[in-house]
Amino acid sequence: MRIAFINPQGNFDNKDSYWTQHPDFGGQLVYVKEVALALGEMGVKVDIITRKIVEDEWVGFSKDVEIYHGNENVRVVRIPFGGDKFLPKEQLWPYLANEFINGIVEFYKKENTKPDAITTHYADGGLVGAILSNIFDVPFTFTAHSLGAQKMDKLGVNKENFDEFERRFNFSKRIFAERIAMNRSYVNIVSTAQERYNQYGHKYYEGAVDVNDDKKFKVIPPGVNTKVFTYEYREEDDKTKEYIYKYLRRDIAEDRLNLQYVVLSSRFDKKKNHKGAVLAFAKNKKLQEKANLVIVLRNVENAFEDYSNLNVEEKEIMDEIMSIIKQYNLYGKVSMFPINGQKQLASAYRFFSRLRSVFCLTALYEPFGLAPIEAMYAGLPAVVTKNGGTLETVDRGRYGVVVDPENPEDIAEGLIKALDNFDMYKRLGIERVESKYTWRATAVGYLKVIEEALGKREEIEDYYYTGAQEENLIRKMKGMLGD
Ligand SMILES: O=c1ccn([C@@H]2O[C@H](COP(=O)(O)OP(=O)(O)O[C@H]3O[C@H](CO)[C@@H](O)[C@H](O)[C@H]3O)[C@@H](O)[C@H]2O)c(=O)[nH]1
Ligand SMILES: O=P(O)(O)OC[C@H]1O[C@](O)(CO)[C@@H](O)[C@@H]1O
Repeated sequence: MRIAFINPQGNFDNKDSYWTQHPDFGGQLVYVKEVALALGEMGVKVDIITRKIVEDEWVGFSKDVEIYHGNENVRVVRIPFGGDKFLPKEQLWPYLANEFINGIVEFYKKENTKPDAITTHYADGGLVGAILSNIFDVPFTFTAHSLGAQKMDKLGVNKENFDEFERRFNFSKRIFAERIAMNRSYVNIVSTAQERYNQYGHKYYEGAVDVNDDKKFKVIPPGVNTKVFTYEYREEDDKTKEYIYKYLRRDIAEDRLNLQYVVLSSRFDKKKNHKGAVLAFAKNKKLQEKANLVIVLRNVENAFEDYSNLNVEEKEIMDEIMSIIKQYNLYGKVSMFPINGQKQLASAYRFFSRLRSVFCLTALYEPFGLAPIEAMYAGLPAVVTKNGGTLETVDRGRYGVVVDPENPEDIAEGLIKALDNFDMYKRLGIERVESKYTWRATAVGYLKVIEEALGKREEIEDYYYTGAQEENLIRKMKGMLGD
């Protein structure tokens, strides 16, 4: 069997290049990679179909076809569209329904084959899959990773500022694509039941999907690469220890060096709400007596001196963090430094675990959150947002601490609880991941759904991507927005 994974944001290569540095790096890439490789190991042929990028700044994404990570069953297939240069995901829309799809069809025509089934990723992949599924007459599944509606809500999109957000994020195209994808898919693959009912249940998706329809949803939890994110000692740990101490000695007051730590390591994205965690730390003296704060960054050597190489959004986040540090005089209690790749990240988690530290994610909304389960398995108790799939990953507080990301006092209390009960939460976190989150189980879940779909292929109507539908949607969305 051959399965195509449609992932238009192109940043797959054999060396996991630019992980954490690439602007569109994130959990989706990790997810697609791990599921594809696990399926490959099970003997399934997988084509990860993505964008070809030919640019000096991002070398490694320009070969047409590449065997992926030595797994002969898994190929990365790169289709050129939208020019040569890297484009952020928000700007891919004009090229999907034509250049990208035509390129995919041509690719398979040349090979005189076609995939037996398609899995699609994110709104852009979902839209492409809906059309391709008609062309190839094969079923497709949709995995949203993150839906636009919750991002719009948390960024505070309203009637007044809609156009401004639209220019930057193209939200109407994203919601439109999501509606098409969730409606036409054989099944929508969600990471938690919370995602099904709360995230797909948003008013922007009304009429596109019925969250009570069991046939349309399958909960398949993602996993943790336990070889990388293990709590057990790895040979790179000694080097990491030296590496981290270099920064801690630079930033943390000497008499505080061996305190516990609160570790933030999410992408620098506003919705991850680093600010909430920093403010909680700043306002709570008891917390400051117990622990220091560590913020993992991408590409910034010493943020206290210079962070001019961050992009505009990241700079805004850092400006806010710096102003809190200044206002509450947190110097000597906060350290910020770069981590390169998952191996070093995992090793850093183990380092902080030895200092009885905790991981903290106060995202305003987290669709699922791979980072907390990875940190849990590497030995850090997790303090996570109550908004989103994280509530389910820690089973409402049984395997980690749940906090309200918009309430600094609640965050601080949650952190203190986790720091004070380090041994218990560490043990429970590891147990939880071992019993529930492995990529092999995720891949088995995908295969089961796909085999079932192949047995029940039904005709779906033709679908035409028209400007008129889109204008209609914008009108409808504006009607639903608050003031
Ligand atoms: O220095 C770093 C920092 C992070 N990561 C990795 O980056 C990923 C981050 O993933 P996640 O925590 O899931 O967040 P997002 O990047 O926002 O991913 C999106 O897609 C994921 C997969 O569906 C969902 O879990 C998220 O909720 C969704 O927002 C993790 O695997 C981390 O290991 C690194 O490799 N190195
Ligand atoms: O913040 P958004 O737009 O919901 O997007 C989340 C997505 O962003 C990425 O992190 C990178 O673009 C993806 O991995 C992930 O699915």
